[in-house]
Amino acid sequence: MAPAQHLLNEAVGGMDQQIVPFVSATPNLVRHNTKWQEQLKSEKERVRRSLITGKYDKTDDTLDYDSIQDALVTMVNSKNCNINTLDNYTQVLPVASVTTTSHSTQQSIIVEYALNREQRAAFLIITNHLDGDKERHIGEQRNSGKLRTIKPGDTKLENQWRLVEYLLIDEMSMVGLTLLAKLNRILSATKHADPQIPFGGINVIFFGDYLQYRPVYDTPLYTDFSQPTKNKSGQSRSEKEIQQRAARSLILQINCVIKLSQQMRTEDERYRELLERLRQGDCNLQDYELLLTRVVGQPSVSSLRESPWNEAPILAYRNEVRTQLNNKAAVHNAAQLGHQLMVCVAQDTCRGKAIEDPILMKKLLELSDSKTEHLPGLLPFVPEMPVILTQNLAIELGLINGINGIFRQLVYEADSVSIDALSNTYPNNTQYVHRPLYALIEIARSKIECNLETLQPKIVPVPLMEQTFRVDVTNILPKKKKPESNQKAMLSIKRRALPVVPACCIITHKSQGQTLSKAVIDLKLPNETEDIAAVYVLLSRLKQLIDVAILRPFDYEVLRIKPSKSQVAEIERLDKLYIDTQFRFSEYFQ
Ligand SMILES: Nc1ncnc2c1ncn2[C@@H]1O[C@H](COP(=O)(O)OP(=O)(O)OP(=O)(O)O)[C@@H](O)[C@H]1O
Repeated sequence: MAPAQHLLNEAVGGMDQQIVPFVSATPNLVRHNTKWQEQLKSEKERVRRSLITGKYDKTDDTLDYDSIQDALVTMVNSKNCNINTLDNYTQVLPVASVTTTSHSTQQSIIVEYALNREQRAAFLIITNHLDGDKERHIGEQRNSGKLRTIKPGDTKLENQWRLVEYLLIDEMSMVGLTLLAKLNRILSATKHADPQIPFGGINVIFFGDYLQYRPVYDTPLYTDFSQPTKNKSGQSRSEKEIQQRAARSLILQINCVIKLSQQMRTEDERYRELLERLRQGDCNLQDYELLLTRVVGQPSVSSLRESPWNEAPILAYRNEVRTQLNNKAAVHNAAQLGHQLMVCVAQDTCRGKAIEDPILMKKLLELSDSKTEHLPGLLPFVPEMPVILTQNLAIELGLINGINGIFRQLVYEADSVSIDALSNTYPNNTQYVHRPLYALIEIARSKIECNLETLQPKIVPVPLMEQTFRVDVTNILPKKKKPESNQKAMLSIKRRALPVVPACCIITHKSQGQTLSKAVIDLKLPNETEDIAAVYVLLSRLKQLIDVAILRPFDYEVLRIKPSKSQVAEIERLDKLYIDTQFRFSEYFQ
């Protein structure tokens, strides 16, 4: 056996054995890479086929797989998506098209997932709509119309949406009106629909909680334009506001609402009551005292150095803090294990040329990954480090942006390592890997069923990815090259890097939607934070009080932050629609 091959086998041979953390690339490994890609491709096909054939049970009208494999749903997940990235469509699951869901299938799903009364009603409304019970959904305000048939030779985008009839949008609190308006315009155009038909005729199902995080750089869907604005009268509306109002009018057309009022995550009753009061900004002093028992240093959470807290993620409000804490954890853990720290360096180019200017190179590498389309400039690796994927690799296989994993190995070109310090953050003996090839990450929730060649189950090779971002370089230009007045000098940078970031510490926004088994949180809010989400999202990620450690003492006032007037007004409006919905679909609520 070739030495490097031997090393690989030994390294990934058993998770309990001591893992050799880093392997250099050899022709053998490159060959595996090609093999892995083929295997991953066939796994994707397997999942796609199972989605289609497994659910479509109308024998007389069976869909031809090949004719629909081009059909793709574009998921709008507010966490992955900002206004710019909506342009980069992420192709995901093929649409299984409308299936005939028999009564017994519905019932077995209800039982299997132990759906509560409201979940059950929502499930029945949606699945019966899939089966053709559409009349009750078409309210008076809703336009219905026949869509124009899409002819062969249509653009790629039109093909992608051709068979899409339903679009699920999760975390709607983070979706903004500008984004929704843009989505509406795109769907309307790709479906060649009458512009009056919302979303080009696609049925859109929103999920979310308006008391959770609001959109970043956009306006929440609950914004009420009927209130007088601060704009001076007579001032014409901006194009942006016109678009936002149009999107708001789409939201006002929603006429089927289910309120999932039962807290299913929290198992601890006392804690659940606390969270319910927190939603109103109405926690009492007993709630405050209860939470203070979870502050680090109290008998119940004596130290973060000890288990389980030394493995629990820390939730930070700011990206800079998150990155610093992750770097500190990597340096500390490498020292504990007696390893030299390894740091992957992103490959940045500008107009096809590598960046040679050392000042610019340093600036780019130090940019927060929140500004570089989530590809980190410097990525420290320590064996067994928790990580998060920051791009969608293969949605079918569950290899999606935000999924957690454990770093197992780095495969890189042996001659690409230097010890020239690129950052003061890391120790002097740090090895910088300039040409990583892929990281082997263990992803427990991956849907890959086969073992990839030579790899243990659930080990996924994560390759480099490419993204382009813009950066303001005004303040590093020599004086005579600086633009005049307030102009900015922007550069467009293409980056190739591993789409992975350490997850010892994650940003609070990233925790929305997750259930965490343990977490360390900070309730000392950044200045001027008056958003109830900053407290509610964090505390509601855990199943019980004893799963949370609070970094330091905090003010009682943070538990008294009230929902904003517009949040309350929208929730009340939805409550009324929920009453109508219960009336209209009364049989599903029994
Ligand atoms: N009917 C149910 N029976 C048992 N557990 C459930 C049920 N419904 C949800 N759960 C559990 O509750 C937790 C939260 O579920 P889920 O993530 O779907 O909620 P969510 O409404 O999206 O929450 P959030 O918006 O706060 O993130 C999960 O651990 C899930 O398994």
